[in-house]
Amino acid sequence: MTTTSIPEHLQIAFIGGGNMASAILGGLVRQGMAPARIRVVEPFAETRARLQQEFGVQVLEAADASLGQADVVVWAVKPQQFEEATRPVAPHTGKALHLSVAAGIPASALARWLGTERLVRAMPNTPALVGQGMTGLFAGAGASADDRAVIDALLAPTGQRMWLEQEALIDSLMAISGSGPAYVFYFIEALVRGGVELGLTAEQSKILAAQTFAGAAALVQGSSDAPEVLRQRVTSKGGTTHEAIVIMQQHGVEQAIVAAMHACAARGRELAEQFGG
Ligand SMILES: NC(=O)C1=CN([C@@H]2O[C@H](COP(=O)(O)OP(=O)(O)OC[C@H]3O[C@@H](n4cnc5c(N)ncnc54)[C@H](O)[C@@H]3O)[C@@H](O)[C@H]2O)C=CC1
Ligand SMILES: O=C(O)[C@@H]1CCC=N1
Repeated sequence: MTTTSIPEHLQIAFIGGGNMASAILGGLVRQGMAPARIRVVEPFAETRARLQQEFGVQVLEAADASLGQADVVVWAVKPQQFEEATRPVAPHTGKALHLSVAAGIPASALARWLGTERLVRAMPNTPALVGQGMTGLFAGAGASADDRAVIDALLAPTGQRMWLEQEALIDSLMAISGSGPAYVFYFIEALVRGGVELGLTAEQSKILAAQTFAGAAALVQGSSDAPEVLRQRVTSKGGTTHEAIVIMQQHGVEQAIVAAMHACAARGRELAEQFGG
């Protein structure tokens, strides 16, 4: 889908002002959206003060009738807080388009709590904080093509988007890109530990590891060759990389990653069942 611009007078309300909300609204403000068009409901005074200071958005301690002015409501609370958070908000936002970033809350539960099917489920990731995010999206039955275009435009400053036509695939996507940054950080932590054991400083190791991830990812994105081919190109016959890969294979690293992804997606399905999906 092509990215259209955000309608000029669009008003947005965020429910929850934590990491994900900051990533999305920070991108919008940096892109030039007037902060006065953004309201954030956030119960923690410290977080409200930070949002106001950093982005100049309007902050509310609790939902009130002013939320009725919002064309789009972005739900960025924890899954366990979600249903309770909808109670004071839903009476004001019947006409709005809703965007939920909560993991494991199915569209059916959102529709039940919000009283509308005009909604989109998103699965973002934390690199959205630096405009390098990857967000999966699934549109509810009441969301129009225009609604999808608005959501696409709102999320464009956070990075790339991928629309899925089957809701179940949101859990599969989460197992790669939603939770994936944690796998990458885990890998980097291990590289830093190994670097220190080999005599580098932790700082040197971190720089080397992060740039290696960024460079290798850029090669995958910029090349028509499969990752396997790119790997073979690094792995000289009788050379050093071969020794490293053999140890990873002996330790079942690939199997462990795939098993971890299955556990991640299964937890998403478990949460969905808990919320009546
Ligand atoms: N952190 C991540 O990597 C990802 C998170 N998500 C989803 O994003 C959602 C938010 O996650 P984070 O931003 O990381 O959490 P967070 O804890 O940073 O932010 C949640 C915010 O909601 C506020 N809050 C709590 N109860 C509220 C209520 N009744 N009304 C309004 N605000 C309320 C909290 O004070 C907090 O500031 C979660 O549902 C999570 O599943 C999705 C993809 C990736
Ligand atoms: O761990 C979680 O539940 C959330 C969803 C994807 C990333 N973080």
